[in-house]
Amino acid sequence: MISNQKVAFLGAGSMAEAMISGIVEAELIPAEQIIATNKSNEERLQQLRNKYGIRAMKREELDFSSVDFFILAMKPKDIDEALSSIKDKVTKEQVILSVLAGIPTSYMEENLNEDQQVIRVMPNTSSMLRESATALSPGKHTSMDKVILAKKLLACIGEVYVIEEDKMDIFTGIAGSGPAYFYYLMEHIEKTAKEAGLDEEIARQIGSQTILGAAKMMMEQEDTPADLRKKVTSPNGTTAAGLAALEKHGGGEAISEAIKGAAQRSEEISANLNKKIVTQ
Ligand SMILES: NC(=O)C1=CN([C@@H]2O[C@H](COP(=O)(O)OP(=O)(O)OC[C@H]3O[C@@H](n4cnc5c(N)ncnc54)[C@H](O)[C@@H]3O)[C@@H](O)[C@H]2O)C=CC1
Ligand SMILES: O=C(O)[C@@H]1CCC=N1
Repeated sequence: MISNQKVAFLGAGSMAEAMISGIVEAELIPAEQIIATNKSNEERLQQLRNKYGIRAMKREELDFSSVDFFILAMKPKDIDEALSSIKDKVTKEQVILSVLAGIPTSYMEENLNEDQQVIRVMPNTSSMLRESATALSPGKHTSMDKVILAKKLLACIGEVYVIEEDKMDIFTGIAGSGPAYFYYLMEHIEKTAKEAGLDEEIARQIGSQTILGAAKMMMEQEDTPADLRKKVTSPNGTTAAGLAALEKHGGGEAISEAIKGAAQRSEEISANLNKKIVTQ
C-alpha cells in the first residue's frame, strides 16, 4: 500500500522539489513520511519544510533503516560519491530510485550491494503540478510488487510510462528536457509580440493557452498532429505563410536536433561513467 511508504530524497534541488510538490499535493503519502536531504544546506531544508510540511534534514541525520524508497536527485557528476555514501546503509529490501540523467541501472547495481533493487526514472519539472511525463525502467533485481508501488508513487506527479532502458536516452531528450523547448518557444513568442507592440504578459497568456489547447487537441482528438495542422492551414492563408517561414528557417529540423542533442548528452553521461570522466 503506497500510503504507508516512507520516501527519502537524496538531493533537494529543482527536480526533487518538483516531485515533492506533486507527491504532497496528491495526498497519497502523509507529508511527514516524505523526507528531503542534502549534504549541508540548512536554509534549503528549512525552505522545503516550510513550503511542503515535509521532513528535511542533512543526509547524515537520516535513519536509513526507516525508509522504503530512496530517490537519488543529485547531479550525475555526484553519483559515485552518492552511491558510496549509501552502500552500507541500504538493504536489498529497500528500493533506490534514480532520476539522474544517463545513469543506468547496471551502474547502480555494480556500485551497490548484491541484488540491490534499483529503478531508473526520468521525470520532468511539470511534476510540480502533477503533469510530468515520467519514464521508469526497473533494474534486474527489482520485484514486480516494488515496481507497482513505484508506479503508484510516480503517478502522484503525472503520467508514468514503463519503458525498456535502452529507450531512456531518447525519452530524456523528448520529455525530461522537453519542457525547456516549450519555454524557449514562449520566449520567442513574447519577444516577437513585444516587437509588434503587444504586452509580454498578455502574449504569455495567449501563447500558453494556444499551446495548452493544441496539447489537449492532440490528447483528446483522434486526428494525427499532421491532420490537426492541416485543419488549421487554409489554402494560401496565414498559417501556410507561417509554416513556410518555419520550414525556410529550419524549424522542423531544429526541433529534431534539439531532442537528439539532449539524448546524445544522456548517452555521453553513461559512456563517461566507465571512463570515470567527471561530467558536468
Ligand atoms: N531539472 C530537471 O528538469 C530534471 C533533472 N533531472 C535530474 O535530476 C537531478 C537533479 O537535477 P536538479 O534538481 O536540476 O539539480 P540541482 O543542482 O538543482 O539539485 C541537486 C542537489 O543535490 C544535492 N546533492 C549533491 N550531491 C548530493 C548527495 N550525495 N547527497 C545529497 N544531496 C546531494 C546538491 O546540493 C543539490 O542541491 C540531475 O541528475 C538531473 O539529471 C531529471 C529530470 C529533469
Ligand atoms: O538538463 C538536464 O540534464 C536535466 C535532465 C533532464 C532535464 N534536466
